[in-house]
Formats: sequence, C-alpha cells, structure tokens
Amino acid sequence: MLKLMYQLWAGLSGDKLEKLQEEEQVEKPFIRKQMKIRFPERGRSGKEVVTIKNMGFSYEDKVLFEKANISIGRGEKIAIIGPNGCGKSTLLKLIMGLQSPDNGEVILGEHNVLPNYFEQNQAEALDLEKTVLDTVAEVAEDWRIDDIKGLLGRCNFKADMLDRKVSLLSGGEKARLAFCKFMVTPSTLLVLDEPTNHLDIPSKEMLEEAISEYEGTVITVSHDRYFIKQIVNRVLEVKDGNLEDYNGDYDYYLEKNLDAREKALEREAELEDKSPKAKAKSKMSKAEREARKKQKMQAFQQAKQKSKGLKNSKRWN
Ligand SMILES: Nc1ncnc2c1ncn2[C@@H]1O[C@H](COP(=O)(O)OP(=O)(O)OP(=O)(O)O)[C@@H](O)[C@H]1O
Repeated sequence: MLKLMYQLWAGLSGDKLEKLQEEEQVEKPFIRKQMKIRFPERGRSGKEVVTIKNMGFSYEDKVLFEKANISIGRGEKIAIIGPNGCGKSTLLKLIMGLQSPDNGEVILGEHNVLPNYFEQNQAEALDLEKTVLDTVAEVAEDWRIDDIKGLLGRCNFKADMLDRKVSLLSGGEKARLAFCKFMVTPSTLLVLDEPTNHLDIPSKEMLEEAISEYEGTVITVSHDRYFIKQIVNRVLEVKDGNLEDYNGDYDYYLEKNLDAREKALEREAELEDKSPKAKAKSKMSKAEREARKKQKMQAFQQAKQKSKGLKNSKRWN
C-alpha cells in the first residue's frame, strides 16, 4: 500500500497530484526530518587561541612535561594523543587553568576566547535535584524549548523522561544528559576529554556533525580513532615530555609516524580476526589467514624500509 502511494507520488506531478491530495486519495509520504544540532557560538575569538611556552609540569616525582611549546590558532581542530598516563588530560586541565605549570606559560588568547570544557567525569557534576529538561534548559541561551526536547530526543531521552529527576537516572543516562548540557553551552573554544565515552552511535554522529560545522577551535583527547579521523586537522602527540606537532589529519599523522601506523595495522588485523562476521564469511583456513596477515606485515615492513631509505637519501642531499 505504502509502496503504491510512493509510486503515485513519484509518477504524478503538479495539479493532478495536488488535486488527488485535496481529495485525500493520496497521502504525503512521511519524510523524517533529522534535527541539526550545532554548538552555539558566541562571536569569534581572536586569531591566537592557546599559546604554550616552555611549559614544565610534574605530579610529585612524575614529570609529564619538560619544555612543551605550541601555538593553537582560531578554527583549528586538534587531537591530543599519546599512551595512557602520558598527561593528555592534564594538558587540558593546564589549558583550562585548573592546573598551573611549574615552569613556562600557558596562555589563553585575550580576545573572546570562551572555552566550553567537557571533563571525563562531567556526569558527576550534575545537580541531582533537577529534572532532565531543566538541566539542559537552564544553560541553553536562545534555544526554543522544542529544540531542546529535540536534542534530548536525539540523545534517546523519550518524552516521559523529561520530567524525571537526575537522581533517578542510570550512569549512562547521566552521561548522555551531561553531554546534552555541554552541547547547548555557548563558546568559541571546545575542550573535550574523551567526549565519545558512553555515547551511542547516533549521539556520536551528532557530535561529529556539530564539530564539523563549528567555526571555533576544538581541542580533544580521544582514544576513539574513528572519531578523531572524522574531525581533526592537526594532531599533537605527547611524547617524552614534549608535544610533537603533526600539521595534518589523522591519516597524515599515520603516514608520518611509522610506529603508529604499524600499531594501527596490527589492530586492524586483530579486529579482522575477532570479527564474527569476518569469520563466518571467510572461507579461508586459519593457516591461510595467518599467511595473509604475514603478507600484510611484510608489505608494511618493505614500505617502512623504503621510506627509511628515502629519508636517508634526503638527508644526504
Ligand atoms: N592529581 C594527581 N596527582 C598525582 N598524580 C596524578 C594526578 N592526576 C593524574 N596523575 C597522574 O599523572 C599521569 C598523567 O595523568 P593523565 O590523566 O593526564 O594521563 P592521560 O594521558 O590523560 O591518561 P589516559 O589516557 O589513561 O586517560 C598519570 O600517571 C596519573 O596517574
């Protein structure tokens, strides 16, 4: 029936269709409108957003930064990466002024740099006595109530949950609510610490889309490589107490950083092996799969050797 209606819809045009609609012989097809969510921006910041000069920072005897230097400009979308415990979250706290450097300086630009910080434990800071809707509505400036409800809906809060007290929400629901609150706060700089943790796929997509449209500056720590790949145009790696600067997207970083690329390939191969779909579909025996994996690694090693050769040849020129 529905199919027939669509055929009619496609096959008829102009007056005839309208006439049929008026006579209610043809229904308009239901087109689901996906509400676009954008981070509210409060004007534009100056060109210089964050400057780090010869910064040193330690927790007791654990040295995290020695002499880090970096300059972040308006509109850049930056991922901070590095192994667990290297100091990524601490770097965000230093940028936010929640920690002070032992040496050197961390300076936020003077002109209209308005940060919106998403901490890892954001959900713990929610007021338990407020309702779901009030939690978001109170920080949202210039948002229509229907749009706030739309945002909450996209984050899987059904209509009957809007008046529920935060104290009655599960951990995951609190995390999604904290995320909605973050999404409506005006800013010119987003500082994100693992923003995709606890988010379902539609919310992650919404975040990626909102970041792509955001004209301000974004600095994010994330282990979610897919997320990083989608959004960033510069990568900062925390390494040996310093910040290594890769002025390109995540693929550029992998291209330049052979160790990271090797790890990425290993992870890919592991995932391929673990995937039940791949297992079911694959007619290859275990030995064949192993051989294929080996082949891939060999090809990679050859590329690595070649690139080393090129690097060295450049060095002699
Ligand atoms: N308040 C603190 N006092 C003492 N040590 C701390 C404190 N906060 C963090 N650390 C330690 O400093 C190091 C860096 O912590 P940080 O959270 O910045 O790392 P990270 O790179 O973000 O780690 P992860 O990827 O695991 O989240 C860790 O070894 C951590 O245990």
